[in-house]
Amino acid sequence: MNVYEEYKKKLVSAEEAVKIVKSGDWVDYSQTCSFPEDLDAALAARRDELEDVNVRNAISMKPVQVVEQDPDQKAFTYNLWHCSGIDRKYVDQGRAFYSPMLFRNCGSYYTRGYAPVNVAMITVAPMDKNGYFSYGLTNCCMQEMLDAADHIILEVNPNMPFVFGMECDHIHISEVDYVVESTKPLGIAPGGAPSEIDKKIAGNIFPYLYDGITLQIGIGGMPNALGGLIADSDLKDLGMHTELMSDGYLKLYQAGKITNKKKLLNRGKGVFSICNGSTDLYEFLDHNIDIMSAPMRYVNNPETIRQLDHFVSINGCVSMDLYGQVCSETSGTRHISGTGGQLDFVTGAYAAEHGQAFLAMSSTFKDKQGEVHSRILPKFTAGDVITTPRTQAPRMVTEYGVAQLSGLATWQRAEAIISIAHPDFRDELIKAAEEQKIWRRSNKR
Ligand SMILES: CC(=O)SCCNC(=O)CCNC(=O)[C@H](O)C(C)(C)COP(=O)(O)OP(=O)(O)OC[C@H]1O[C@@H](n2cnc3c(N)ncnc32)[C@H](O)[C@@H]1OP(=O)(O)O
Ligand SMILES: CCCC(=O)O
Repeated sequence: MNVYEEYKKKLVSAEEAVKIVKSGDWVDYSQTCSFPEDLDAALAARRDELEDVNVRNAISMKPVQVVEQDPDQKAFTYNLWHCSGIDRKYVDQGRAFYSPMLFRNCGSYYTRGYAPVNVAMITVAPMDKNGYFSYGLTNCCMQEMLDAADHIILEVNPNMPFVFGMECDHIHISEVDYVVESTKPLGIAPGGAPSEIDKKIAGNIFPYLYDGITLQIGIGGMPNALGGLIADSDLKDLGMHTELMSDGYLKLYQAGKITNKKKLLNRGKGVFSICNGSTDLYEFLDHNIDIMSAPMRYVNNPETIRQLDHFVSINGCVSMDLYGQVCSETSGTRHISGTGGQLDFVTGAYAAEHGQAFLAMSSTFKDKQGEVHSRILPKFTAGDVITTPRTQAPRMVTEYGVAQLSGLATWQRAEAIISIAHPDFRDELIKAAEEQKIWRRSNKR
């Protein structure tokens, strides 16, 4: 049987394919913008016949039907490695649950049997003449998840770009149980327009950048602002090595800033593990030989990052305390996102010879009642989860400046951290620091 005959034989409707799921099964979806939308809808339609089915995913970019169609969770429990804005709402409502993880270790949870998979449902690009399907936007922990799965269903989508990979970037028709076809648009996350504060934060980081560095930047307004600043600057010969490829990088490629020529590892290739952005970004990636996807266990491994020498990592956080502990995933016990790759990149950037890691946030946060709070807190007491411990705290950034914390004693840290707090909160932070015995009377601010 040739590959086209095999494809035809395995091609079924989504409704037919999901009949393979049994009560009690664990079902994994391909993560983020590779969401298998038609299979999810077909599985949700079986809510009255199934019970105790666990679905696992990360960073949902569209409403998830196994959650929407089963509000009382009679059939489905939705579990997440990392939360998007949509997921955050589900978690707020008690309809989804976060699984703590480090992205560099995520694949090992599958290979070590901690995360069982009965049925994997993944979105892929159309089959090539040799019978292979590219994983496209999501390399992540795909291979480990598929290796662990008893059954595999492909949702083939012509909108999914073909992406060249380092390894573990495709699957063959002979390895799958069923194929379904979908033409739904992929999820998009073009990233917000930068605010004035985002621009100031980006401006504070910019002097630390120089020709030839390799950059890891995340998603959102601040990375977009930084992308814009670099695109308009004289910087040149930058490299890309990032967990997440977002539109910030598209700007840099279009401005000719990224050549990957100075990278000591994967020279000449921009490396990413998941992509989350606009359709322009997805088109840019399609058959782009300059760019390569790689598994999270490689991209996020501090041992890999260490070899990149002039490596600069820039990520966001929610709040920090005067000891230099950083919370990036909760507000009190309210779950916001996840550890994701933050600690991986902070650790790896420190290990790189001239590496630098930045964690950025605005100095204040306005709650839904309009009240302004300092994101710099005297101490964490409300259940906030520590994403980056004080022993690893890197350069902290707000619109008021940059605080380098490595090697500083508690009083020096308190001084450095208060110097980047909003001026309206500095006096009360100093008072708290005094009470906590981490303030020297002679200190300046
Ligand atoms: C994406 C990458 O960078 S890849 C590798 C690194 N990974 C990480 O760093 C993971 C951890 N970091 C993150 O997830 C993000 O950087 C974040 C969540 C810290 C910031 O991302 P942003 O998109 O700028 O967050 P945003 O400002 O939209 O806030 C997200 C939510 O947190 C809430 N929030 C933010 N700060 C606070 C705060 N201090 N107190 C209470 N709630 C807060 C917001 O209200 C929002 O909730 P809502 O959706 O109900 O309105
Ligand atoms: C999409 C971002 C995942 C992470 O924070 O690591």
